[in-house]
Amino acid sequence: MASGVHHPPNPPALHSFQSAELLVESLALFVVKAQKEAIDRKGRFTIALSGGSLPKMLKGLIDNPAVKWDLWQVFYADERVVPLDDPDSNHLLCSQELFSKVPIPKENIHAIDVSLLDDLEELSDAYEKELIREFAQKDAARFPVFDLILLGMGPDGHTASLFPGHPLLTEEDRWVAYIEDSPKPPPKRITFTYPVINHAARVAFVAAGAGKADMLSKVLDHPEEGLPSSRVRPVYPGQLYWFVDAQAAAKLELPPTDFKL
Ligand SMILES: O=C(O)[C@H](O)[C@@H](O)[C@H](O)[C@H](O)COP(=O)(O)O
Repeated sequence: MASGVHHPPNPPALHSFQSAELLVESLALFVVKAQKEAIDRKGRFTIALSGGSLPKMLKGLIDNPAVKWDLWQVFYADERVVPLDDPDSNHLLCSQELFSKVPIPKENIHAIDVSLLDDLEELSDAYEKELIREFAQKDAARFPVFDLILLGMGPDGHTASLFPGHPLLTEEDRWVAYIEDSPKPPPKRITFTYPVINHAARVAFVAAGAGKADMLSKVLDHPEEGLPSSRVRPVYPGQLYWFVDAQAAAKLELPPTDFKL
């Protein structure tokens, strides 16, 4: 992939839908298109997921014959440091909402190593090594280039486990970092850093509901405030997308762009 050093980032593509149902349908088409492009090019699809409402929003992928589950390699953009059967686990949530309902091979889903739950540093290093195994040599880059990273936005503008004012916002080297003091429980988490998120080929936020309207307007209309979600700006030629419903978009100044595949 070409270096983005001399090229400004692409402007975000904002796709707003009249209903959450239309958003779900369009998101599935979008993911399938990203999958097809990746598989046509290199025979596999690397994707990272988040928790919150996102896994449910991916239900358009269930019973979808266009999805080549055996060619997916799934990572978590952030994960709570809890056992995989704990109700706080993003892996559990994604399994309940999606993976238990589709024919994806278990070994294609990269969960945290639960033998390391007591040592955050070791745990995040191990997850970073898991990424290196998947990406090193193959994409031959200083940072992994995910085909797609899917994110949510919290009420304080956080994304993944990158929270406002946290020192992790300026991490430049690590691929995976840990935090012990998340303002939102549970306190212990690991998270992709910005260099990983911002080297992806595509990053898509998914945000629905009136509760997102004020924060969405801050994040998109006032990026200069530097909220964690505003700092997601994939380097060229990476592309940032926002998939939102009309309620979430209600207070935006930025006009939406047409959703065309
Ligand atoms: O870190 C967490 O504790 C949450 O998982 C959080 O990051 C969530 O993804 C966002 O708050 C968006 O949540 P919704 O998608 O549910 O609005």
